Amino acid sequence: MTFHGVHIPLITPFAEDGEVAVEALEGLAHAVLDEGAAGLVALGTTAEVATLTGEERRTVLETCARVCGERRAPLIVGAGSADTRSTAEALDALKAWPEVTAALVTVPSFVRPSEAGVLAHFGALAERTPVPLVIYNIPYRTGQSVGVDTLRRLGELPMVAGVKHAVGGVDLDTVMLLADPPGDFAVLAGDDPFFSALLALGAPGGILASAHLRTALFAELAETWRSGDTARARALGHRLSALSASVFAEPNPTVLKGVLHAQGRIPTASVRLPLVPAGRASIEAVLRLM
Ligand SMILES: O=C(O)C1=N[C@H](C(=O)O)C[C@H](O)C1
Repeated sequence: MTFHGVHIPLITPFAEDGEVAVEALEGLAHAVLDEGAAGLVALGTTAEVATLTGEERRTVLETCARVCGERRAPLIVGAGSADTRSTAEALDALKAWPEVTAALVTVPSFVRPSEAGVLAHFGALAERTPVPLVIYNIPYRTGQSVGVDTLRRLGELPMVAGVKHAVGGVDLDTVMLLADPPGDFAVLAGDDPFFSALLALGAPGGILASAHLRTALFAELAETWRSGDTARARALGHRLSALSASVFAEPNPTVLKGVLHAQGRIPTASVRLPLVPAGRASIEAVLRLM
Protein backbone atom coordinates (compact mmCIF):
# COMPACT_ATOMS: atom_id res chain seq x y z
CA MET A 1 0.00 0.00 0.00
CA THR A 2 1.50 3.35 -0.98
CA PHE A 3 0.03 6.78 -0.40
CA HIS A 4 0.44 9.88 -2.49
CA GLY A 5 -1.33 13.19 -3.02
CA VAL A 6 -3.62 15.10 -0.71
CA HIS A 7 -5.83 13.31 1.80
CA ILE A 8 -8.52 15.35 3.52
CA PRO A 9 -9.22 14.74 7.24
CA LEU A 10 -12.87 15.70 7.11
CA ILE A 11 -14.45 17.97 9.68
CA THR A 12 -17.68 16.84 11.33
CA PRO A 13 -20.33 19.43 10.44
CA PHE A 14 -23.07 19.97 13.00
CA ALA A 15 -26.69 20.99 12.31
CA GLU A 16 -28.55 23.75 14.20
CA ASP A 17 -29.84 21.13 16.65
CA GLY A 18 -26.28 19.95 17.38
CA GLU A 19 -26.60 16.64 15.55
CA VAL A 20 -24.06 15.51 12.94
CA ALA A 21 -25.08 17.07 9.60
CA VAL A 22 -24.76 13.93 7.51
CA GLU A 23 -25.79 15.44 4.17
CA ALA A 24 -23.26 18.25 4.53
CA LEU A 25 -20.54 15.74 5.43
CA GLU A 26 -21.36 13.66 2.36
CA GLY A 27 -21.40 16.78 0.18
CA LEU A 28 -17.98 17.86 1.47
CA ALA A 29 -16.56 14.38 0.91
CA HIS A 30 -17.70 14.33 -2.72
CA ALA A 31 -16.62 17.93 -3.30
CA VAL A 32 -13.01 17.44 -2.18
CA LEU A 33 -12.70 14.25 -4.23
CA ASP A 34 -14.18 16.10 -7.26
CA GLU A 35 -11.48 18.74 -6.78
CA GLY A 36 -8.62 16.24 -6.87
CA ALA A 37 -8.11 14.94 -3.31
CA ALA A 38 -6.48 11.51 -3.46
CA GLY A 39 -8.48 10.20 -0.50
CA LEU A 40 -10.31 10.90 2.75
CA VAL A 41 -9.51 10.55 6.42
CA ALA A 42 -12.44 9.86 8.74
CA LEU A 43 -12.38 10.48 12.49
CA GLY A 44 -9.12 12.46 12.61
CA THR A 45 -8.39 15.27 15.06
CA THR A 46 -10.06 17.64 12.62
CA ALA A 47 -13.29 15.61 12.98
CA GLU A 48 -13.40 16.54 16.70
CA VAL A 49 -13.39 12.81 17.26
CA ALA A 50 -12.83 13.16 21.02
CA THR A 51 -16.25 14.80 21.35
CA LEU A 52 -18.25 12.35 19.22
CA THR A 53 -20.37 9.59 20.76
CA GLY A 54 -19.88 6.00 19.62
CA GLU A 55 -23.03 6.25 17.50
CA GLU A 56 -21.87 9.51 15.90
CA ARG A 57 -18.48 7.97 15.07
CA ARG A 58 -20.30 5.13 13.38
CA THR A 59 -22.44 7.57 11.37
CA VAL A 60 -19.35 9.51 10.24
CA LEU A 61 -17.52 6.33 9.31
CA GLU A 62 -20.56 4.96 7.44
CA THR A 63 -20.85 8.19 5.45
CA CYS A 64 -17.15 8.34 4.53
CA ALA A 65 -17.09 4.61 3.70
CA ARG A 66 -20.10 5.01 1.42
CA VAL A 67 -18.48 7.88 -0.48
CA CYS A 68 -15.07 6.19 -0.74
CA GLY A 69 -16.73 2.95 -1.84
CA GLU A 70 -18.68 4.76 -4.58
CA ARG A 71 -15.67 6.77 -5.69
CA ARG A 72 -13.09 4.00 -5.26
CA ALA A 73 -11.02 6.38 -3.16
CA PRO A 74 -8.73 5.37 -0.28
CA LEU A 75 -10.16 5.82 3.20
CA ILE A 76 -7.91 6.20 6.23
CA VAL A 77 -9.66 6.01 9.61
CA GLY A 78 -8.44 7.51 12.87
CA ALA A 79 -8.21 4.77 15.49
CA GLY A 80 -6.18 4.61 18.61
CA SER A 81 -5.71 5.72 22.15
CA ALA A 82 -2.95 5.86 24.73
CA ASP A 83 -3.51 2.18 25.54
CA THR A 84 -2.20 -0.64 23.34
CA ARG A 85 -4.96 -3.14 24.14
CA SER A 86 -7.86 -0.78 23.40
CA THR A 87 -6.13 0.44 20.23
CA ALA A 88 -5.84 -3.18 19.07
CA GLU A 89 -9.57 -3.63 19.74
CA ALA A 90 -10.41 -0.48 17.78
CA LEU A 91 -8.32 -1.80 14.88
CA ASP A 92 -10.06 -5.20 15.05
CA ALA A 93 -13.41 -3.42 14.68
CA LEU A 94 -12.26 -2.08 11.29
CA LYS A 95 -12.64 -5.61 9.87
CA ALA A 96 -16.31 -4.73 9.46
CA TRP A 97 -15.48 -1.97 6.95
CA PRO A 98 -14.05 -3.30 3.67
CA GLU A 99 -13.74 0.26 2.34
CA VAL A 100 -11.08 1.12 4.94
CA THR A 101 -7.61 1.28 3.40
CA ALA A 102 -5.58 2.08 6.51
CA ALA A 103 -5.83 3.27 10.10
CA LEU A 104 -4.27 6.47 11.39
CA VAL A 105 -2.89 5.66 14.84
CA THR A 106 -1.32 8.31 17.06
CA VAL A 107 1.83 7.80 19.03
CA PRO A 108 0.32 7.17 22.52
CA SER A 109 -0.43 10.54 24.05
CA PHE A 110 0.02 11.86 27.59
CA VAL A 111 1.62 8.62 28.90
CA ARG A 112 5.06 9.52 27.43
CA PRO A 113 6.20 5.88 27.23
CA SER A 114 9.76 6.46 25.79
CA GLU A 115 10.73 5.61 22.23
CA ALA A 116 11.22 1.94 23.20
CA GLY A 117 7.62 1.91 24.44
CA VAL A 118 6.38 3.52 21.22
CA LEU A 119 8.20 0.84 19.24
CA ALA A 120 6.72 -1.93 21.41
CA HIS A 121 3.22 -0.39 21.08
CA PHE A 122 3.32 -0.35 17.28
CA GLY A 123 5.10 -3.73 17.17
CA ALA A 124 2.20 -5.30 19.09
CA LEU A 125 -0.40 -3.56 16.89
CA ALA A 126 1.40 -4.51 13.66
CA GLU A 127 1.13 -8.18 14.61
CA ARG A 128 -2.67 -8.19 14.71
CA THR A 129 -4.06 -5.24 12.78
CA PRO A 130 -6.40 -6.15 9.89
CA VAL A 131 -5.46 -2.97 7.95
CA PRO A 132 -2.16 -1.17 7.30
CA LEU A 133 -1.17 1.47 9.84
CA VAL A 134 -0.23 5.09 9.30
CA ILE A 135 1.53 6.31 12.43
CA TYR A 136 0.51 9.80 13.54
CA ASN A 137 3.64 11.52 14.85
CA ILE A 138 2.55 14.76 16.46
CA PRO A 139 4.70 15.46 19.54
CA TYR A 140 3.06 18.79 20.36
CA ARG A 141 -0.22 16.95 20.91
CA THR A 142 1.11 13.65 22.33
CA GLY A 143 3.99 14.86 24.51
CA GLN A 144 6.18 12.08 23.07
CA SER A 145 8.88 12.79 20.48
CA VAL A 146 10.03 10.06 18.12
CA GLY A 147 13.43 10.41 16.46
CA VAL A 148 14.55 9.34 13.03
CA ASP A 149 16.09 6.04 14.15
CA THR A 150 12.85 4.94 15.81
CA LEU A 151 10.78 6.17 12.86
CA ARG A 152 12.91 4.06 10.53
CA ARG A 153 12.45 1.00 12.76
CA LEU A 154 8.71 1.65 12.88
CA GLY A 155 8.69 1.94 9.07
CA GLU A 156 10.22 -1.51 8.78
CA LEU A 157 7.44 -3.19 10.80
CA PRO A 158 5.04 -5.33 8.75
CA MET A 159 1.70 -3.55 8.20
CA VAL A 160 3.16 -0.10 8.84
CA ALA A 161 2.53 1.83 5.63
CA GLY A 162 3.59 5.33 6.57
CA VAL A 163 3.69 8.20 8.98
CA LYS A 164 1.70 11.39 9.19
CA HIS A 165 4.60 13.57 10.19
CA ALA A 166 3.63 16.67 12.14
CA VAL A 167 6.52 17.89 14.23
CA GLY A 168 5.79 21.61 13.97
CA GLY A 169 8.55 22.39 11.49
CA VAL A 170 11.23 20.90 9.29
CA ASP A 171 13.82 19.62 11.75
CA LEU A 172 16.96 17.55 11.20
CA ASP A 173 15.15 14.24 11.86
CA THR A 174 12.60 15.11 9.16
CA VAL A 175 15.34 15.87 6.65
CA MET A 176 17.20 12.65 7.53
CA LEU A 177 14.05 10.53 7.33
CA LEU A 178 13.08 11.87 3.93
CA ALA A 179 16.64 11.42 2.68
CA ASP A 180 16.40 7.69 3.28
CA PRO A 181 12.94 6.36 4.23
CA PRO A 182 12.32 2.62 4.60
CA GLY A 183 10.96 0.99 1.41
CA ASP A 184 7.18 1.35 0.88
CA PHE A 185 6.95 3.72 3.83
CA ALA A 186 5.13 6.96 2.98
CA VAL A 187 6.24 10.03 4.91
CA LEU A 188 3.11 12.18 4.64
CA ALA A 189 3.11 15.84 5.64
CA GLY A 190 0.80 16.38 8.59
CA ASP A 191 1.52 20.03 9.38
CA ASP A 192 -0.21 22.09 6.74
CA PRO A 193 2.13 25.12 6.53
CA PHE A 194 5.09 22.77 5.92
CA PHE A 195 3.41 20.74 3.17
CA SER A 196 5.34 22.36 0.33
CA ALA A 197 8.66 22.07 2.19
CA LEU A 198 8.11 18.35 2.82
CA LEU A 199 7.10 17.77 -0.81
CA ALA A 200 10.33 19.50 -1.86
CA LEU A 201 12.22 17.02 0.34
CA GLY A 202 10.48 14.09 -1.34
CA ALA A 203 7.28 13.44 0.65
CA PRO A 204 4.68 11.81 -1.63
CA GLY A 205 1.73 13.72 -0.14
CA GLY A 206 0.00 14.89 2.99
CA ILE A 207 -3.00 14.77 5.29
CA LEU A 208 -4.10 18.37 5.52
CA ALA A 209 -7.15 19.93 7.11
CA SER A 210 -6.65 23.25 5.32
CA ALA A 211 -6.98 21.46 1.96
CA HIS A 212 -10.77 21.44 2.49
CA LEU A 213 -10.24 24.89 0.95
CA ARG A 214 -8.64 25.25 -2.48
CA THR A 215 -8.34 21.47 -2.71
CA ALA A 216 -7.46 21.58 -6.39
CA LEU A 217 -4.50 23.89 -5.72
CA PHE A 218 -3.17 21.64 -2.95
CA ALA A 219 -3.44 18.65 -5.31
CA GLU A 220 -1.71 20.69 -8.02
CA LEU A 221 1.09 21.56 -5.60
CA ALA A 222 1.82 17.88 -4.94
CA GLU A 223 1.79 17.14 -8.66
CA THR A 224 3.95 20.17 -9.50
CA TRP A 225 6.71 19.17 -7.06
CA ARG A 226 6.47 15.58 -8.37
CA SER A 227 6.84 16.71 -11.98
CA GLY A 228 9.90 18.83 -11.14
CA ASP A 229 8.56 22.30 -12.03
CA THR A 230 10.25 23.82 -8.99
CA ALA A 231 9.71 27.50 -9.78
CA ARG A 232 5.95 27.02 -10.09
CA ALA A 233 5.82 24.65 -7.10
CA ARG A 234 7.73 27.10 -4.89
CA ALA A 235 5.44 30.03 -5.72
CA LEU A 236 2.26 27.98 -5.25
CA GLY A 237 3.68 26.48 -2.05
CA HIS A 238 4.32 29.90 -0.52
CA ARG A 239 0.78 30.97 -1.32
CA LEU A 240 -0.80 27.84 0.15
CA SER A 241 1.42 27.89 3.25
CA ALA A 242 0.11 31.38 4.02
CA LEU A 243 -3.44 30.11 3.59
CA SER A 244 -2.75 27.10 5.86
CA ALA A 245 -1.15 29.26 8.54
CA SER A 246 -4.23 31.47 8.64
CA VAL A 247 -6.51 28.41 8.94
CA PHE A 248 -4.50 27.44 12.03
CA ALA A 249 -4.56 30.90 13.63
CA GLU A 250 -6.94 29.42 16.23
CA PRO A 251 -7.32 25.77 17.34
CA ASN A 252 -8.19 23.44 14.46
CA PRO A 253 -10.92 23.10 13.12
CA THR A 254 -12.57 26.26 14.48
CA VAL A 255 -11.38 28.65 11.75
CA LEU A 256 -11.90 26.05 9.03
CA LYS A 257 -15.50 25.51 10.12
CA GLY A 258 -16.08 29.28 10.23
CA VAL A 259 -14.84 29.60 6.65
CA LEU A 260 -16.82 26.60 5.35
CA HIS A 261 -19.94 28.03 6.99
CA ALA A 262 -19.30 31.48 5.50
CA GLN A 263 -19.02 29.77 2.11
CA GLY A 264 -22.39 28.06 2.67
CA ARG A 265 -20.85 24.58 2.59
CA ILE A 266 -21.90 23.53 6.11
CA PRO A 267 -25.03 24.50 8.06
CA THR A 268 -23.27 25.94 11.14
CA ALA A 269 -19.75 26.82 12.29
CA SER A 270 -20.45 25.00 15.58
CA VAL A 271 -17.67 23.18 17.38
CA ARG A 272 -18.00 21.22 20.60
CA LEU A 273 -16.48 22.19 23.95
CA PRO A 274 -13.73 22.56 24.93
CA LEU A 275 -13.29 24.18 21.50
CA VAL A 276 -14.97 27.54 21.09
CA PRO A 277 -15.88 29.14 17.75
CA ALA A 278 -13.19 31.12 15.96
CA GLY A 279 -13.34 34.92 15.99
CA ARG A 280 -14.68 36.82 12.97
CA ALA A 281 -11.24 38.36 12.28
CA SER A 282 -9.59 34.94 11.85
CA ILE A 283 -12.31 33.78 9.47
CA GLU A 284 -12.14 36.97 7.42
CA ALA A 285 -8.34 36.72 7.19
CA VAL A 286 -8.70 33.31 5.52
CA LEU A 287 -11.47 34.52 3.21
CA ARG A 288 -9.21 37.38 2.07
CA LEU A 289 -6.46 34.87 1.16
CA MET A 290 -8.86 32.70 -0.84
O1 LIG B 1 -7.19 15.51 11.68
C1 LIG B 1 -6.09 15.48 11.12
O2 LIG B 1 -5.69 14.47 10.55
C2 LIG B 1 -5.25 16.67 11.15
N1 LIG B 1 -5.06 17.26 12.27
C3 LIG B 1 -4.04 18.20 12.48
C4 LIG B 1 -4.31 18.94 13.75
O3 LIG B 1 -5.45 19.30 14.04
O4 LIG B 1 -3.36 19.21 14.48
C5 LIG B 1 -3.90 19.09 11.32
C6 LIG B 1 -3.78 18.37 10.05
O5 LIG B 1 -4.06 19.22 9.01
C7 LIG B 1 -4.67 17.19 9.92
